[in-house]
Amino acid sequence: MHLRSLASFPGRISQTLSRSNSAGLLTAQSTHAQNIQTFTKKVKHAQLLTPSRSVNFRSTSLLSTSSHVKSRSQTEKKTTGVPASVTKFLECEDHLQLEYKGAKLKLNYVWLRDHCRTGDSINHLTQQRMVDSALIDPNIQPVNVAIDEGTLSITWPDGHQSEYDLEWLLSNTYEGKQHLQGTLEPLLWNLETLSASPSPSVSYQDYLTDDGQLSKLLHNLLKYGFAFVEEAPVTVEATLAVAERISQIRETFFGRFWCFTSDLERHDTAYTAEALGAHTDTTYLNEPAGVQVFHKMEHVGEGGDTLLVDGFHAAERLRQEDPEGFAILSSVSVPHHYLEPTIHTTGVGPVLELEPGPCKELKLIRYNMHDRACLDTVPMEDVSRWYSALRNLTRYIRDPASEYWVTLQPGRILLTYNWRVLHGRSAFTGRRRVAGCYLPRDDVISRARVLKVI
Ligand SMILES: C[N+](C)(C)CCCC[C@H](N)C(=O)O
Ligand SMILES: O=C(O)CCC(=O)C(=O)O
Ligand SMILES: [Fe+2]
Repeated sequence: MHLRSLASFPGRISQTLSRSNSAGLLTAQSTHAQNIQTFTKKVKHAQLLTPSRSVNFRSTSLLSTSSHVKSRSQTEKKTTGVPASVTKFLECEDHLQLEYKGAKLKLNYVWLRDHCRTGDSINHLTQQRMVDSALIDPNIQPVNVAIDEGTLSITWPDGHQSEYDLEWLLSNTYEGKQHLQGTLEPLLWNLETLSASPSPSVSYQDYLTDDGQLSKLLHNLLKYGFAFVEEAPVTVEATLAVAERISQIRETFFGRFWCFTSDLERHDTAYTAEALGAHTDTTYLNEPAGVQVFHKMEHVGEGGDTLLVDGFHAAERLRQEDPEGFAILSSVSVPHHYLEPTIHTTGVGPVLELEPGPCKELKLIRYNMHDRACLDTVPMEDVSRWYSALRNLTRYIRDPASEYWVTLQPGRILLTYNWRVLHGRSAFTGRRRVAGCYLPRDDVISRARVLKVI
């Protein structure tokens, strides 16, 4: 597919959606004659078939029209048991519509059977699905639906009873998620917003002994995309202890742990005294490292300060100011590589990777000028548009207002969330050694979840 069409992809999605909405509406109106039987089988009301009803149906939500005899009577029956946050529900041909806390949930029947929460559908010890999703009747419909005390109950044709907590439905469905606020909202920062925030630091001893301080560190790491552990012993062991308090280490071909200097021990600019522009690490791995730990062990000389830039802040500026550029960078995969005589890895992915859900939040930024491989994933006609998008993103990344410079004194350990925050360094003179390691993203997030940080 060419970039021109890729670039307009999000636009096309919404166009297609709105087109198919209106087309869907027209279809609903024009093919009512054929649909009448199946449609009304559940809705049980012929008035819906008039075009004006159909429009009403769509624009004001099915759930509030007086035509829904079944749902209305159900709701009325349950007035005492139904919390105010539930309005009504409606059984449609292939799905159930349900309003809960302002969210309009649309629950496909196969999905509902597949997500039954009772003990014979899900193993409550392993939390693993016992239902064989592929064997559910594709035309399954409930024989009874009821809502009581915040629980949706469904009886299926084979007599199986399913139950779903409405709160659970809210946080586990496509439509429900659009209404949810995460417990931890990342603070997308530039230098100004960051200066107004408290320093995201914990102290080494407390961090190692107190789970509250570990939680605070994870909170900082996910809110700001970086965090500090202060007053640590200037040793490899202490640095490892900080890392392993969170999760196991993500070993790469750099080893499990490293302590590097400007000796070109490895074939990488990091192993020189040169300046490094803001970048993310391990773009040449298909799953880039989640967290990077830095501990400057010593520096006798000038320069070598650390640069941090919030990649998501820069990307959101791009989304606002150059939506087409954002669409290109988030849809076109590009390769990165690491090359040494005995190593040749290639990681491929878009510069801006988005979460797959409805909200299109940023998931990860891959940004490394040095490690990008030959751009062979873009046809010539689209190359200049890709570079233009990269230039615009780079302008925001390199905006001095985005740059947070820190001098890492020995004893001050820095953790960066490498999927979001870019790091760099100024050129330096003299002897300088930095120790550190990577952590896997999934395990860091797991730790944060278990500690209820997110
Ligand atoms: C961190 N450590 C010194 C081991 C390696 C640095 C690797 C640098 C590489 N260009 C990248 O961006 O991933
Ligand atoms: O030398 C530094 O401070 C950082 C170098 C770097 O980018 C890295 O180790 O990933
Ligand atoms: Fe790096």
